[in-house]
Amino acid sequence: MQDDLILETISVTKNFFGDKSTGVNNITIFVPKGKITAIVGESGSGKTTLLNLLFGTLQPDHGEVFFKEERVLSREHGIQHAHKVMRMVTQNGVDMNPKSSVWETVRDGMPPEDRSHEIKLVTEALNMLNIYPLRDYPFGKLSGGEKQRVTIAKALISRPQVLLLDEPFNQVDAYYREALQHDIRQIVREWKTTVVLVSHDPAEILSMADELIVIKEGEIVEHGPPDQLYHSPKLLYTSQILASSSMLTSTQAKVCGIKSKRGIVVVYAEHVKIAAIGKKWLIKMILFKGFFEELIIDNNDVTLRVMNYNRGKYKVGGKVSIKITRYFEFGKWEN
Ligand SMILES: Nc1ncnc2c1ncn2[C@@H]1O[C@H](COP(=O)(O)OP(=O)(O)OP(=O)(O)O)[C@@H](O)[C@H]1O
Repeated sequence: MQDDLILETISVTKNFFGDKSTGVNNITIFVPKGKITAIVGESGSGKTTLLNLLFGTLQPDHGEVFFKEERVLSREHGIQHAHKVMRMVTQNGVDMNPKSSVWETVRDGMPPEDRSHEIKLVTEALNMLNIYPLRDYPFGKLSGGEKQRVTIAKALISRPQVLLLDEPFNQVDAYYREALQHDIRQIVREWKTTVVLVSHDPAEILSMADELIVIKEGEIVEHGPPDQLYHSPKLLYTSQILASSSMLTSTQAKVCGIKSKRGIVVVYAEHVKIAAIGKKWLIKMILFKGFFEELIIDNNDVTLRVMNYNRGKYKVGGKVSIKITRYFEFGKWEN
């Protein structure tokens, strides 16, 4: 394995009950050391299965998993070095004792040799995740978002070499979500931790990940840096996962002034510019998105999403004209 890689799967397959439409098939991935790799894909595409194979909670039917040079078997075959230096944070923290306090829960994540530094290390971890004031609360009494933060603190206190995160922020409210994303990035930079992240949130994936792996029906269909996949998706599937967009048939594209030979045209909301108040496009809906808004506009044949930073300028029922600055074409059957 190359020095800059830490985890690798070679042609790994894991199906459930012998059914090839479940789990993952023939997956080869390379996880770079000290970076954030995000696994993205629609629900049921095999993301969690892949994470479990990396973590050793599942044994592949075929193929191999490597941590550095070490071939890793699942945990049921015995705990290996790789298992000791990896931590996984799942969506619900089900393996926590509901009666343990937040302090005890996080402390239990510490390796025995660090126990003499308990006060310093637990305080540091609780502060990092903004949960110090909750230190005496029982885990079971916390909200979903608080539980997620405690689970992450418990995973981080051992300074793992690899942190596997399965939808780690889905219950954290917007304010803490951003703070947490920032903190995780900081930890990756300072501690050189490797993170493998599963997420449904395009904003999260694009802002956090250094590398993306796109998975569909248990297979890898595309991979690369987020900006490359976002700006030049090879597949319709990837464009739909990463961006707020409108998908048009070639007939609908023609209405927008786009001649398409391939069959399907995808227009990102950010590539539709409102040129002027006009007649053709009716504003059907305005979705508040914080510092910007998304307009849903319609001209009877086509509905488009438009990103608008001029908040408050347009009203539902008003009419505008538009300019499409960029679009992507896909063949009908490629996905
Ligand atoms: N333990 C299991 N037993 C049977 N089938 C399973 C098991 N785990 C996963 N599967 C099936 O394998 C496929 C992939 O599941 P997986 O949980 O890996 O998908 P996912 O991409 O993580 O989905 P989601 O985004 O909804 O969490 C699904 O069809 C799922 O039903």
